[in-house]
Amino acid sequence: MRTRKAPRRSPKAQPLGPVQRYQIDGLTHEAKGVARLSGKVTFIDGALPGEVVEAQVFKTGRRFDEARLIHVSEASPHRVVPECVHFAQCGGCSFQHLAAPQQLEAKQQWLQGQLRNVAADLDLEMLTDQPLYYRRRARISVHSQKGKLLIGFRGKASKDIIQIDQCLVLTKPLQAIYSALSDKLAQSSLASKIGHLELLEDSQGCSVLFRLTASITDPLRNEWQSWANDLGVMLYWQQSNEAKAPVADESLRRYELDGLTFHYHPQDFIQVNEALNRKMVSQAMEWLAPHENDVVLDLFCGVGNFSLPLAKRAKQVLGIEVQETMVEAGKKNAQRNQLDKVTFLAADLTRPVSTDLVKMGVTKVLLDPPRAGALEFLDSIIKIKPEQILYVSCNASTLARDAEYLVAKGYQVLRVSLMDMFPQTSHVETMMLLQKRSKLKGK
Ligand SMILES: C[S@@+](CC[C@H](N)C(=O)[O-])C[C@H]1O[C@@H](n2cnc3c(N)ncnc32)[C@H](O)[C@@H]1O
Ligand code: SF4
Repeated sequence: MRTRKAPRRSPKAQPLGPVQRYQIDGLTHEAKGVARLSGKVTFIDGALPGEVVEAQVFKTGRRFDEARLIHVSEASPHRVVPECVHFAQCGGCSFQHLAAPQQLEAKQQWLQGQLRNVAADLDLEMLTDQPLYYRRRARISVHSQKGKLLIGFRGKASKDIIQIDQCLVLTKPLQAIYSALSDKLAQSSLASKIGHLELLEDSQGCSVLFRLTASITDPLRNEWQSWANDLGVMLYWQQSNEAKAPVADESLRRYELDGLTFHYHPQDFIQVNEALNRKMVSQAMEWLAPHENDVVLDLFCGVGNFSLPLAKRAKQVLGIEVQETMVEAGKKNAQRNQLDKVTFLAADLTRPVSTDLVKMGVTKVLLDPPRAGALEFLDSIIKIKPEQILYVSCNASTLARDAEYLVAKGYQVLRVSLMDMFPQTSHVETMMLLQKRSKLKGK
C-alpha cells in the first residue's frame, strides 16, 4: 500500500537546498508567487508576478515545492511598502505588498478562473470600498506566560500569536480601544484568565467580550468595568462553560441598514465590513428586485440582514437559519421594525426542511451559506422552481460547484459581482444572480 507523507507545515522548517534564483510568472489567490524551475512549480510567499527573486526551498513535494523569499532582485512596478508594520509576520493580511488595483485584478482573475464553467462570458462587476479601517469585528488572541503577555493575531502559516501593536484593517474607533486595552491588559492579572477577546463596533459604539478560562474576583471585574465606563465601551463576559455570554435584551448590540435596526447578540454572526454590507444588501435588492407579488426565501439568514430589507419590498419572506437564538433575534427584529410579512424558521439546511416550501409559491430565493456552500439543499431549491436565485458566497470554490449544479438543472448565470469585503486578505465575497432558463425563453 502506498503511504503519503504528512505535509511539513512549520514556517520555521529548515531550508532543504541552496538559495536559488526564480522568475515569478503567476500569483495564487493566497498571494504566493508562482515560479517554475526545471519544470517544477514552486510557490514563494511574498513574491509577485514579473519579479526575479532569490528564495530557498523549505518544503518539497511530488507536484510542487514551497520556498521562502530571501531577496527581491528585480521588483514588480506594483510592489508597494506594506502599510502595516506587522505584515511580514501577521497571518491576518496577505496582499499588503501589492498595490490596491492589482490586488483587485488578482482576485478578479482568480474568481473568473473558478467560475469558468458557468460564467466564462460574463464581465465581473465590482463592489469595493476603502482598503483599510473596515473591520468592525475582530477576535484577538491573548496569551500570558511567566509574566509575559502576547496580544494579537496568529502568524502567517503558523499558530504562534504575533504581538500586534496596531492593526490597520480595524475601524479607527476599534484601533483606539485595542491600544488602550493592550496597555491595560499588560498591567492586569486578567490577562492570565482569558483565552481570547472579541472587539466589536456598531451603532451602539464599541464593545469588548472577554472569553474567560478561569473565574475572576468581583474587585477585578469592577476594576475593568470602571475602565470600560471611562472609555465608553460596553463589556461582556463569557465563562468557559457557556456557549454564549448571557446578555440582557437591553444590552444587545445594534446596527442600522436600509432604514432598519438589527439587534443581535455580540457573538451572533454579522458581516464584518459595514460599508460593504450596506452596498451588498442594496445590490441584492437591486438585482433580485423583490416586488409586491414575490414570495422570497432567505436561506442561511442570520438575524435577518437580507430578510428584513426583502420584507420591505416583497409579498412574503421566510428566513431559515440553523441557530435558534438567531432565529429568535430575527423574529424580534421583524417586530421591532414593524414588518409583518416576514417569518423565520430554525432548520438545518444540510437536510430537507419539514415545512412544505413548494406550497408556498416561492418566486425568488436568496442564499448566503457558510464556506461549505449549500450543495445538500440545492435539490430542495430546484423542487420549488424559483424564477431567480441570488447566491451570496464567501467561498468561490463551493460557489462554483453549486452554480455548476444549478446550471445543469436549468438555471443560467446572469450577473456576477466580486465584492471586496476583506481588502488586503485573500478572501473574496461573491454575488451571483441565476435565472430559470424557461423564464429567459419566455415560456
Ligand atoms: C455567511 S452567514 C450569513 C448570515 C446572514 N445572511 C447575514 O448576511 O448576516 C451564514 C449563516 O448560515 C448559518 N448556518 C450555518 N450552517 C447552517 C446550516 N446547516 N443550516 C442553516 N443555517 C446555517 C450561520 O449560523 C450563519 O448565520
Ligand atoms: S491583520 Fe492587522 S495587524 Fe495583521 S497584517 Fe493586517 S493590518 Fe496588520
